[in-house]
Amino acid sequence: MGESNETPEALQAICYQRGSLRLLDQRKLPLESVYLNIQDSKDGWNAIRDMVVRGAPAIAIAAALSLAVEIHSLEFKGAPADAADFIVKKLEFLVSSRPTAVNLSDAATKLGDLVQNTSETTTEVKTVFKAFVEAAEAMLENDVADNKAIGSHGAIFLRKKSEGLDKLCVLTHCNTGSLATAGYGTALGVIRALHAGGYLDKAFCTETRPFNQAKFQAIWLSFGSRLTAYELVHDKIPATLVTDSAVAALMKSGSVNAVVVGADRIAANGSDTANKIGTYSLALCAKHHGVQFYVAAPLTSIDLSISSGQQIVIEERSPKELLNSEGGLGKQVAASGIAVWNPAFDVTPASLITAIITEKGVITKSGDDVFDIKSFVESTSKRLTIE
Ligand SMILES: CSC[C@H]1O[C@H](OP(=O)(O)O)[C@H](O)[C@@H]1O
Repeated sequence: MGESNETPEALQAICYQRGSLRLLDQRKLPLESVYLNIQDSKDGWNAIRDMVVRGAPAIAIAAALSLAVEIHSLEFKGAPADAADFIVKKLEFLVSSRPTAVNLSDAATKLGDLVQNTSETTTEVKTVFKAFVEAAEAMLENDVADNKAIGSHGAIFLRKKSEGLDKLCVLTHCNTGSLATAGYGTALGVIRALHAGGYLDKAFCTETRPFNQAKFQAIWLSFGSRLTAYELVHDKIPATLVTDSAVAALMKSGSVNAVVVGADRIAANGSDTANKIGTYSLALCAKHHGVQFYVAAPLTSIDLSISSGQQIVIEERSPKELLNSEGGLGKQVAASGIAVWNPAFDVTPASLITAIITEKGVITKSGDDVFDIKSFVESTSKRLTIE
């Protein structure tokens, strides 16, 4: 995948038109805005694994579109059923790029079912391929609308829960904005919606160590400081960057009214949510200081196939991300021989979560300390909007 010299609208992680996909290389932000040309699913796999593109929704969309580009001009020899099998195998390959976020495997399952069903109703391979490409494109188109709905539901709910406060100070972790989705963002979408309504005093964003995807400069940067700060400055949203280890002191000072984070996988029991490493400690701090703690995520982040967080595979990334500078690409900065434990995610129980904000409304807890996720998901098809 080569570099592309065109630079479209900033904050656009995914640039797609039928037959062409370019991904913003987020490892080089904020100092450089470079797009990589993605020719096929192998390029897509590499871009996800190397975190050129990251963020649960963006990963799923980028993977699907990388395969859409691959089959756009493919001369496929075989029957429709062979074409469907070809696509399913490519989707399985793409799912292997990163294990924790469920959005990619959820999309792969739905797209695989679609092409297999289509193959049973046509004699034309191109019909199977067309169905896949259109479904992949719909993922890109629908994501922004879903995120704006998350933002709106979240802003309304946080205001209701914060009566007496004209404006809120909201802390977020990692990057859940336009750079983690097709646009606008999930948790950062809630912050955008509060700001747009005049209800945000300021946002706090954590550095979100240790993954420092710096661009070959000596400064140590990470998702929060590099991506979320970049988005907040770009949107002129009042914001303050803090180290992950400053959060407890910040909450103790009374400066934080609420925390809103994203999710990579929400277990069906509604009590376990996987998100970027450090989320669990944020939730513990929030509980101790009586700060509201929200998870904002689309329904595609909910995994009804697992009953608890123990079944969530937590990605462990290279020790070099801690041992070396510049996201592991630079020189050694830690003592040789030291062991490293570098999980990219952790799991937060429902007992520490105030509510889960989705595009279909806000999931609140019943009497006990879990969310009735299954009933909410089953009922959302009937409900237009709730909060
Ligand atoms: C809307 S992004 C959700 C989620 O994905 C991020 O992980 P990564 O940047 O490693 O892909 C982070 O956990 C966000 O909260």
